[in-house]
Amino acid sequence: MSDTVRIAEGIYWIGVNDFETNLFEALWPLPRGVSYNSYILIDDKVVLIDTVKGPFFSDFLDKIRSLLPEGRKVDYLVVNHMEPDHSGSIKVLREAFPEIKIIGNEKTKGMLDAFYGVTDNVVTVKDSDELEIGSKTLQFHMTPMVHWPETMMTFEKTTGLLFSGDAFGGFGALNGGIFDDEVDVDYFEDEVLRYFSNIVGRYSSMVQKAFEKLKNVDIKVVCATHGPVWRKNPSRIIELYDRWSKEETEEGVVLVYGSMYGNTQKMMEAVASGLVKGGVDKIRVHNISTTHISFIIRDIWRFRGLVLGSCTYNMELFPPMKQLVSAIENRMMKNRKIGVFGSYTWSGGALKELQEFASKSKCDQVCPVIEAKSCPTQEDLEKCVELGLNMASAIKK
Ligand SMILES: Cc1cc2nc3c(=O)[nH]c(=O)nc-3n(C[C@H](O)[C@H](O)[C@H](O)COP(=O)(O)O)c2cc1C
Repeated sequence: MSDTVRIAEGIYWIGVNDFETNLFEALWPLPRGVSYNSYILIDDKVVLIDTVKGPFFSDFLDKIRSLLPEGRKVDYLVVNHMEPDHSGSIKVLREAFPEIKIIGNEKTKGMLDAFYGVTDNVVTVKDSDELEIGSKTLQFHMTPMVHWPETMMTFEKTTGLLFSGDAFGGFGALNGGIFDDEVDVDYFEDEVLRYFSNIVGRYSSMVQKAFEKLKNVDIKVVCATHGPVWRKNPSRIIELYDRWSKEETEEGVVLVYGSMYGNTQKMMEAVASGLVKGGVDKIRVHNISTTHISFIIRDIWRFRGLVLGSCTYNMELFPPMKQLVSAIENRMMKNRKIGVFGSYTWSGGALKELQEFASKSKCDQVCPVIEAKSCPTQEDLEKCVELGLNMASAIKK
């Protein structure tokens, strides 16, 4: 979107859409693109909230200039988050507005120096500090590790706008509209969960601490650095974030399998039929070789049941399954029901690793554990159905 969008009197969205980057953080696919949201407040002082990724600076600067009368400068830049998709324009922004003061916290200050060699005109703020900019007042809330150590949020008191940084944000470029009442929120919600589960989820306890801190803040609009601006129903995204960060899961099962020649796949299909017999209709099946793990992690975060099945590869777990297991461990997921099965032809290895993972995890294991030698026998498949049935009753509350 090339336009600026008015959010409230004197407050505008001046973000940009990125349809060019294939992998966010060089890891996460962006089939629907992504937006980098920045905001400008024009009052007695002119304040920017976060910037955009470096390559989009020219468009960003045009937007700022289109809103400011000739000769009017930008007084402040508030840096809620230093990740370069938001801070990448700081150096060039200072060239365009040499007197600009940068507002951040002590940790931001260190990162401004480390990333960009910026040490002058930096103003540090602490929890609950306020800055009057005319008719409006900004209040700063430190929310460390949501999702970096320096992350903070900025609240504008007269309008109730919360500039929340990456929190409540998600993948997906903004296609024509920026507000939750203008876009299909279901379309964006999936991508907010994919963003949350892969990028922020590991820091769920810090998200909960941030909620505790913000509990008396009267949030009327949520303005995140990615995805829609939630003005009609901010509580929808706030409640989802609250649930996700408490790891409250829905009734459903994710089945992930790694199979080179179809034998392990047959076992997965038998587990799925057991689930259906047990009354589960929310089943998400993923072939680990063809689905990017970010989509799998998203579904695992959402649903209560997880079944992993893998063939053995060079004495070990099938390599992409190893990657998934390590990603789950890294996110310290808990409160789920886990089932495992595996296959091998001579030494075995895959199932052993899956069992180790399941017993180390803070999740309840569902039986039976099944290991097939090459092609699963009828007995193996019956046990797989049994696993599906047991999982179906385990996930019911
Ligand atoms: C490249 C390759 C490496 C394998 N390495 C092992 C191994 O180290 N130990 C073992 O018991 N089976 C090994 N297998 C056999 C498979 O794990 C076994 O046949 C399994 O049932 C295949 O399941 P799938 O049909 O789902 O791919 C290997 C198979 C292949 C193709």
